[in-house]
Amino acid sequence: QDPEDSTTTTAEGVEGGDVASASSLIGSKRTTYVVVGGGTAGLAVATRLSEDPTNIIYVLEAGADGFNNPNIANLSGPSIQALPGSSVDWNYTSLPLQYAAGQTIAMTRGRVLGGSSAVNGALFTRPNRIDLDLWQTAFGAIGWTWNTISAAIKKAEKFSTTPGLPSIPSYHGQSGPICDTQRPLVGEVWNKGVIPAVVACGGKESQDQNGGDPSGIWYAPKAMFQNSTRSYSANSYYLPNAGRSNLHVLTTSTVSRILWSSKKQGGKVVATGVEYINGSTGNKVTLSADRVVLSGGVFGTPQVLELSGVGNPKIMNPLGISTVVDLPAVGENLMEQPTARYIAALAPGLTNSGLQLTLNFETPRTLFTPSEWIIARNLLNTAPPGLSKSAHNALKLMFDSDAVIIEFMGFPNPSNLVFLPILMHPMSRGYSHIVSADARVAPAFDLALLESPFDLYILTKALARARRFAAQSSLTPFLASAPPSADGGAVPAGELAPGASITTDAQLQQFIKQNVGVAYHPLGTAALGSVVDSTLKVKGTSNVFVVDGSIIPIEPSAHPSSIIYGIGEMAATILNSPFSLLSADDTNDSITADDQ
Ligand SMILES: Cc1cc2nc3c(=O)[nH]c(=O)nc-3n(C[C@H](O)[C@H](O)[C@H](O)COP(=O)(O)OP(=O)(O)OC[C@H]3O[C@@H](n4cnc5c(N)ncnc54)[C@H](O)[C@@H]3O)c2cc1C
Repeated sequence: QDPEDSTTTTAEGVEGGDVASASSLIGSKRTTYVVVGGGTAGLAVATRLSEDPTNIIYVLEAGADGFNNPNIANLSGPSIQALPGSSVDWNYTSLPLQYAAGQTIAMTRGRVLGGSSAVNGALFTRPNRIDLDLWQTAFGAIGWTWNTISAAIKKAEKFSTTPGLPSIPSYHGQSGPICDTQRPLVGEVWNKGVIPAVVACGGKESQDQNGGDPSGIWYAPKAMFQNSTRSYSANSYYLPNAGRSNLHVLTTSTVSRILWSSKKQGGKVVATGVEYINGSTGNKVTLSADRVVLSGGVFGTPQVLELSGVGNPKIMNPLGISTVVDLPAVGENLMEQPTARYIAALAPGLTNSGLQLTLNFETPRTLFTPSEWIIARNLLNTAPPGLSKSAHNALKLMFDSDAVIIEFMGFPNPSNLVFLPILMHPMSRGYSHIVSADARVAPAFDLALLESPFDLYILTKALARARRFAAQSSLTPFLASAPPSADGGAVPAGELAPGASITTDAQLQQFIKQNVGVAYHPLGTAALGSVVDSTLKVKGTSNVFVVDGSIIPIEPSAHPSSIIYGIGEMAATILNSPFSLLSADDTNDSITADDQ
């Protein structure tokens, strides 16, 4: 399906009759879209747009289709672990972490049809209600609220209940493309060991975490079919609709820049299409379009913007890229949820299925003692560099409303029990920027993990709490050797990490800095309010949009793929709406100092 290799050929005329007619229809009722990146949101928005036969959609994906890769379909632990570092991973590496012992992080991102939804852990969760309401109230994203985004997630979701496990079906979508379900209970470590331990420590059981309050412990669903294979954007949005004559997906096609008209429209630059590199030949090909939709993900989207002259002149100009739109917020506001790790050996003979796990979300009031709460709240007052005033205010509002702040992911690996504390709303902010005008050179990114003392403090308290879970008597029969006491003070004997020698807060902090991990949830580099307006249009442009996780202005208390599918769904509605809606935000198209 690849267009011809030629530096001058446009896609019109290279794929047969229907495509040949596309150019002649531009300017009439038809709208031609180029979607840059066939990932999680990219295939969702492309497929939805293709429901309207007057739309013609091209998806350009840098990776291959991946449909023959058994490790993508299979969600067992060994298959998931085989994906990072393989040919379907961009194999990004972070800059050294200045506040975490100088280590670097291998940041897996899917380079394959389906993007990161093809390589992720497939958890399908929703955040606090306030997390999404703040998109509108704190970041000015008109129309982006819990109500609208969760309705869009429902449109993406087809949830199946699992006998014997609690769930509230009305919280879920029943007829969307992405199938999700809870894994049937295997063994007794969760219901007789982990859940009672969490409850004994003051936690609670949840009936379903998807109604706007995720607090409590529950068996979270995964995006998978009933046979436990992965349901993701490539096989659930795109494949069933691959036969549509107006939907064209080109793989191994890496977009190198947006092409611009020499004339502006209403003072804004106008994209005429994109240039991409054909992976088989290395040739550059141009493709014209009425609208360009960037869905390259948190690193790919700011990269394409900067390669196209949209971003900070100080970053682009030294690389020989002229400024098209001066928009320094591009690539800033990079957020990632840092993790610590608690590991205890399971009793001999016990193993766990890699598919099942529990998520326990806790709020400041359950995580902290009253005096710890005050310390944490005070630490929240000092903003690290890169944190906008809007984001700072949003973080305080989340904390003060006692919205969940930490997730303990309980999972097997397979002879140990792991509690992974994940900090939901980090204060620290990094960046991702190009270092070359060549699209094949990876951007450089700083995750800035633990730059904020607030982030480190919460993780430290969470790691201590994970240790208390393991010390509870309900877990005694399941762990390698009995903990010495259940009073929360002692180190359980089966503990492998952090280990018996690490007991004080200072030691725990040091351990976290040296062993910090990530949730693989980087977001925010083309955020709503600062890079895109409420219609997802890039500021200063008239027809370039961003539809992926980079628009998310603040880390949600969730695994973000469900929200990103929701963004794809909402984007299709916005893009298909009358022009008046798309121009509604233009009056807010200013770039404020706080946004930068
Ligand atoms: C290891 C791992 C585990 C995770 N676990 C979970 C989980 O359990 N639950 C959950 O909800 N989330 C999880 N996530 C996060 C979630 O998968 C991502 O946040 C989400 O899929 C990102 O969607 P996106 O549309 O923003 O980007 P992506 O899905 O990454 O899509 C971007 C696409 O653009 C393509 N692209 C980039 N640049 C170009 C270019 N120049 N030209 C052409 N194509 C380009 C990429 O190849 C990719 O296909 C995990 C992520 C990882 C990596």
